[in-house]
Amino acid sequence: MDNDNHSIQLINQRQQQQQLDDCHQNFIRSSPNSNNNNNELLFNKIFAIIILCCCCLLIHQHDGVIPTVQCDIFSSTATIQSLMHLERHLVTSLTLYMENLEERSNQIKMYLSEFAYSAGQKRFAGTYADNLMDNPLQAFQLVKRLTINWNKIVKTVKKDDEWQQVDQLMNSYSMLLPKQEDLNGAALALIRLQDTYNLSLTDMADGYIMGKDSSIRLSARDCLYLGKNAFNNGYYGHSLEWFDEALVRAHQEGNRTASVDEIVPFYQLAIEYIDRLDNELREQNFPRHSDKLRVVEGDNEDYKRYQMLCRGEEFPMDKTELKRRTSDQRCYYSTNNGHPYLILKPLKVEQFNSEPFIAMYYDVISDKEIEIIKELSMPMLTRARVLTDDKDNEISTVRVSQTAWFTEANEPLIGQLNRRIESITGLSVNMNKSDCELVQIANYGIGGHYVPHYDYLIKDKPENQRTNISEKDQYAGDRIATFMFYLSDVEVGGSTVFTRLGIRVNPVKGAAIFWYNLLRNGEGIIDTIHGACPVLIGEKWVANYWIREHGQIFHRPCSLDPTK
Ligand SMILES: O=C(O)CCC(=O)C(=O)O
Ligand SMILES: [Fe+2]
Repeated sequence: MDNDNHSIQLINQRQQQQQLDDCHQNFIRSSPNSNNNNNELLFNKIFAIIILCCCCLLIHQHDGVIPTVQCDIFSSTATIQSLMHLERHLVTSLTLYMENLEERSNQIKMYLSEFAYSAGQKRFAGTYADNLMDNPLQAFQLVKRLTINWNKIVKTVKKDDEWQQVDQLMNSYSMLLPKQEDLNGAALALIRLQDTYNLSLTDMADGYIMGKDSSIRLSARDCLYLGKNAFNNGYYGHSLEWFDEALVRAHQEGNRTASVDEIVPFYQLAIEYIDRLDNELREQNFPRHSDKLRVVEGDNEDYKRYQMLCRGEEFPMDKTELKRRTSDQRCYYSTNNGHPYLILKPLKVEQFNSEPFIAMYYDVISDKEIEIIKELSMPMLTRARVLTDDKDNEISTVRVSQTAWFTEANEPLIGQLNRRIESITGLSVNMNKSDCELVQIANYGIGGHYVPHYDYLIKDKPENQRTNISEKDQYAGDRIATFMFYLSDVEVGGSTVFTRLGIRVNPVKGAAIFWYNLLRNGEGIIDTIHGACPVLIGEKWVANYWIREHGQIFHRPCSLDPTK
């Protein structure tokens, strides 16, 4: 069942990703009067489903995450920051270029007006002008225009240093420049945030996020774009809301950024499309036809609980479960049975759950160490991908963040952290012996998130598919435990949530969360299903250690007891 759930989540993500790739071209580029628009959308959907079916075969197998070389923008606050700096430079360069353009046009204007003042006058036109050829004043003016004035024009028009500067600047940042899919991703992130945190669209467009005024306002044209984008991604309900907001703003702005006339046809088209879809679904007796008007990121129980927990809502739990959970929660100091590293500075532990053991350790990485790690990672961040069975890796909306990978060979600090983790967990994180994967540094950007998933890889597969395991995984074993440093606080959002256990952990800079993914008999613990809530305000940095099974044989001995 959990494997099924997991696949459904991934299938939904792929469906959305595919629609994103196929559909977003249509609505944004085409005019609302285009006859082919609806046909194209339907065609794209059918195409998306075919591709989706192929993807599903691959996805079912494996959900590890591996590093890549492709980069996109909206998934990392670090890149957004660089782009902000770039734009400042661009504005300065463009201002200089514009001044230069003005100078050019002034020189040309001067030439034309001097000509108009003297030789260009009506009364000098035609044969009469020929009679003036021997006029010394006329000759002087003519020669002056074609020497001084013309030379000035040549000098200013040829002098194009300012444009070269703009060109050079943009070329040097070409790797970082956002693409259409980045814009699409950033727009989808707004929808994700709106949905997960129940945000009012008008508040959001006015720059109010969870009651905080960010003093950023969306224009009518921004809202129009968001409406089109929502429509193309199957968020039909959202598209209507955005068009509505665009209309209100167009009125308020006096049609400055987008006119009412421009917006209305899109609005009408969306209403017609939704009505038709609604009727079709009603005829086919879909019990909850209105739900089908929208593509949701995952419509299973875990995703619903994930959203509730992200919003800070409690979900119903039976009394015994609630009692067990409450008695499990405690805070204490630990030296981990007198470990020499911890005797002088015992660990501050907040336990959330005893079985499976899930706990937070406070003050386990310093601000200085965090800065070093961030600085190292910044140039290496690339968009996180999901690994499929044929080792093909894909970008997916399941996981929106950017990652970089390190070993202690890259940086001595990683070695120090490894020793620290060993003293805290009692497990080996020797990367040379594959007791642990490389450290993964992750930076979540606008709406960055990770939907509910298990960290274990092999035990996620049905029994009959567990024979098809890579040599590396056979040697190292599955991910027995996860140790994750929080390298930042997050202003709003970004919690780590355990959807079956009802646990929400807010990131605390300098702390780390630890849990076991496997029982001592080696089976995966389904209660460890967890996700990262979308970042609403601020940024989120984490460092993930996925500790492998086989190297722990003497540190966490096996047991046949199925409850341990
Ligand atoms: O960032 C988080 O809170 C969780 C990340 C996570 O679960 C993962 O990377 O596997
Ligand atoms: Fe995880």
